[in-house]
Amino acid sequence: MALETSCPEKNRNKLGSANCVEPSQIREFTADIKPRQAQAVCIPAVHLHMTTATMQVSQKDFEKAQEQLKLLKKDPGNETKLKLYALFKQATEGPCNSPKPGMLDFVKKAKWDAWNSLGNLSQDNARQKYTELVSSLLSAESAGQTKDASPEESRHGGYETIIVTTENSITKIMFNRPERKNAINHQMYREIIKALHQAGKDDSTIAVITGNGEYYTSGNDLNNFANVKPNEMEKMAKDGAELLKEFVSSFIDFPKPLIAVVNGPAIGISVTLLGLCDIVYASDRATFHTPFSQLGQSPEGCSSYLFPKIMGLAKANEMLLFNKKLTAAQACAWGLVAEVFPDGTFQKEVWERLKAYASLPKNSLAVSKQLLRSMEKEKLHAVNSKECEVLKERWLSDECLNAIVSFFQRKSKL
Ligand SMILES: CCC/C=C/C(=O)SCCNC(=O)CCNC(=O)[C@H](O)C(C)(C)COP(=O)([O-])OP(=O)([O-])OC[C@H]1O[C@@H](n2cnc3c(N)ncnc32)[C@H](O)[C@@H]1OP(=O)([O-])[O-]
Repeated sequence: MALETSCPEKNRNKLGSANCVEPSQIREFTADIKPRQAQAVCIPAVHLHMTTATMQVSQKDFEKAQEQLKLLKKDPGNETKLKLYALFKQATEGPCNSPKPGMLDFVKKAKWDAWNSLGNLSQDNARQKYTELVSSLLSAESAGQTKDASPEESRHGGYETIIVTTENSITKIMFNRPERKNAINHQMYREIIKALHQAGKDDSTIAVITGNGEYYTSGNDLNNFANVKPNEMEKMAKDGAELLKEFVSSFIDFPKPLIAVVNGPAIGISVTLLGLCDIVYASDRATFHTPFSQLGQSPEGCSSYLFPKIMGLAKANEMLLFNKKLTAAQACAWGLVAEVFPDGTFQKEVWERLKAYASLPKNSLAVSKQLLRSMEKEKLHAVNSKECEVLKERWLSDECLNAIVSFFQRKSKL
C-alpha cells in the first residue's frame, strides 16, 4: 500500500488526520514496501553478481560481528542496543510476527517496537546493517580508546549522543550517532546546548564541532516527528520550536571562537549553523545540502539572514529555496567554508592548525570574537525567533508531514 505524496486528500484518509503521523501508521504503510536496496528493479547483470557476493560476505561478517560485539567495553546505550536487537531478530527470524506485548511491559514492548519497525527489511539487509552497526561501534570505541591514551585529554561525562573532550586548550564536541549518520534527535539537541554552555565557561581557548564517522550530520532526526499522537501535534510543534530556538541561541551567544570541522556530508540544520561558526574547515568529501522546500520546511539557524550576507542573495536562494547541494569546493568558493583539505590528510592538517590557534592568548581571542558578534547579536536573535515561528507552522503542514511519511516509507532519500 503506497502513500502518494502528491495527493494530500488521499493521505488524509489513510492517516485518519492529515495532521498526524503515528509510527504505527507509518509501519502500516511501509509493511509491504521493499527495503531501499531492493527497490531498484533494473540492475545490470554485473551489479547483480556483485550484490550476491556482498551478501555472502555479509553472512560471514554477521557471524563475526556477533563475536566482535562481545568485545565492546562500554555500554552503547539503550537506543543502540534496541537497534542491535531488532536487526539481529530480523536477520535470524525475518519480520516480526509475534503478538504486541501489553502497554505496561515496557521492556518487551520497546523490543517489539524496534523489531516491528523494520517492517519487511530482508534478512540479508538486516545482517548487513547489523554488521555495519557493530563495526561503527567498535571503531568509535577504539577511536575513543586511542584518545583515552593521551594523558592531556579529558573526556567529559554525562553525554550519550555526543562525545565531548578537552585537549590542548580545545574543547571538541563530536556528533556521535554514526549508525544514524549523526542525525540530531531531541536528546542530542539538549546535549549540545549543555556542552556549548560548559565549553563557554571551561579553560579551553577554542571549541570545535565535528562528526564521528562518515557523516558530519544528516541534520534533524526525522524520528523527532514520528512518535507523536494526533492530539499532540501542536504541542510537538511548539516544544520543537522552543528547543530549536534555545539550540540556535546557544550558537549565537557562544563566547569563544567556534570552529566547524566538517568531516563528511552535512545536511539541513548542520549546514545553516555553519553561518554562526567563526571558521569552517571541510574535507573534500563533505557536501552541503539544505533541502528545506523538498521537506516542506523552511530555513533556520539564522541562514535566512546570514546566507545572503555570506554568499549573495542569488546563491543563497539556490541553496535555501531550491535545495542545491554544494560540493566542498563550491561551498568554499561561495564563502561558507574557509578552506578545503584532501580527505586523506584532513584530520592531521586541521588539528595541527587548530592546536596552533588554541595556543594564542585566550582572553584576546574571546573579546575579539564577542566584539565581532556583538554587531549582529540582537539581529540574529530576532531572526532566530522569526525562523522558529515559521517552522512551527510548517511542521503542522501537509507538505511537511507528507515528506516525512515519504522518508519513512523508504520512498524518498536525499
Ligand atoms: C529542526 C529544524 C529543521 C530541520 C532541518 C533539517 O535538518 S532538514 C534535514 C533532515 N535530514 C534529512 O532529511 C536526511 C534524511 N536522510 C537521508 O536522506 C539518508 O538517510 C542519507 C542521504 C542521509 C543517507 O543515506 P544512506 O543510504 O547513506 O544511509 P541510510 O539512509 O541507510 O542511513 C542509515 C540509517 O540512518 C537513518 N537516518 C539517516 N539520517 C536520518 C535522519 N535525518 N533522520 C532519521 N533517520 C536518519 C536512516 O533512516 C537509516 O536508518 P535504518 O534504515 O538503518 O533504520
